[in-house]
Amino acid sequence: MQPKLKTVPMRDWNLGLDDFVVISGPCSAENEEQVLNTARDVAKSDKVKVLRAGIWKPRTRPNSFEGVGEIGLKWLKKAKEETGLPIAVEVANAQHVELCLKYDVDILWVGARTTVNPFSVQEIADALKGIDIPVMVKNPINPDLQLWIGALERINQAGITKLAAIHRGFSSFEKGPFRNIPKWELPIELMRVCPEIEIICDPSHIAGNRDLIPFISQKAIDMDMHGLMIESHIQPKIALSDAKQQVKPAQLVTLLDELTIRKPSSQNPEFKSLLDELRSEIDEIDEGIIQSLGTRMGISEKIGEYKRDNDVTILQVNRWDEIIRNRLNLAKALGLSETFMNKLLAIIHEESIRRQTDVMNRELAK
Ligand SMILES: O=C(O)C(=O)C[C@]1(C(=O)O)C=C[C@@H](O)C=C1
Repeated sequence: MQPKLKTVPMRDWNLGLDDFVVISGPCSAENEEQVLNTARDVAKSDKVKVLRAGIWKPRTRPNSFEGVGEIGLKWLKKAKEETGLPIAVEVANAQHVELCLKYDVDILWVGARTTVNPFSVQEIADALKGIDIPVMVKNPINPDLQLWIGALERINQAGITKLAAIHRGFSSFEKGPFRNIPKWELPIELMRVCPEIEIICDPSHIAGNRDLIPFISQKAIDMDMHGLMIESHIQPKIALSDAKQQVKPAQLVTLLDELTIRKPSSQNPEFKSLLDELRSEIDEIDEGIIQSLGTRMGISEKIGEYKRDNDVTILQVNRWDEIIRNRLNLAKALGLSETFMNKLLAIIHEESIRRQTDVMNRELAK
């Protein structure tokens, strides 16, 4: 079922936001001075439009810093009054929503550990009924697009139309350069099935370390995302949570200045006609690829019939190994990446095996 969300773009949230929004501030509010000083410094960049801070922190293990609670909202309110920046806070239950409303929080967000639980999301949605406040929903920690869409739908069905999504990456056992693997294909698919939802990227949580933040931020822009949420702290080294991924406000300013802002299209007629030409070439090539794949699968079925009639196994590992080595050599000569080619060959083989399994089963059913 194609989801249908009724949303208002961020530029119409009456918070002075544009089509591209930068949100910044500490991972956690720790004390009044830290909140105010960070807010003052990030406000110096005219690119930062919203101040964020964690008030309640969901932590993996008990006995670690779990946020300062209600008092942090007082500090944030003060920072808002002083800098004029709207404030954004994560909520995980109905009581959090109630307290945020009491302190005039401007934007709420649902965190990744909450999005995974429909009971919690529904509790938040119920607490929001009849209230006009913008809400952002982070992706669930596991790469489950339906769960992400489901959470957006629950909030939307409570009457919240000032709605956006946040891409913060996905938890994985694999050790790689990222704290949370980006899996860009998920937000891309969200854009495809819910074009009405704007997506902000959270490079801090994807990276897990400040050095990778510029790279991910640029990638998010190139993926046509609508903003960035980047954690900043006046003294990241002594931060009580996520010390490695926070940047100093001054670093944030440089980072933002160095990003190339790109737009989804261009009015340049030369660009447009060249793009049309190249796109029609791609259309033709894709048609050829699909036709060849259709022919290949037909041959695979025929092989399946011979195998069936001669009681031969579907999987022929030696032949498959020979194909991989041979195709990878060709791909390399053509400048195609090994990872791409391995993935492509694997899904072709999988489909070929599925088709031959069907052929075998058809015979069994007779
Ligand atoms: O060569 C075969 O025996 C096939 O069935 C074809 C094919 C393929 O799709 O290329 C499929 C399954 C085998 O594991 C090896 C190769």
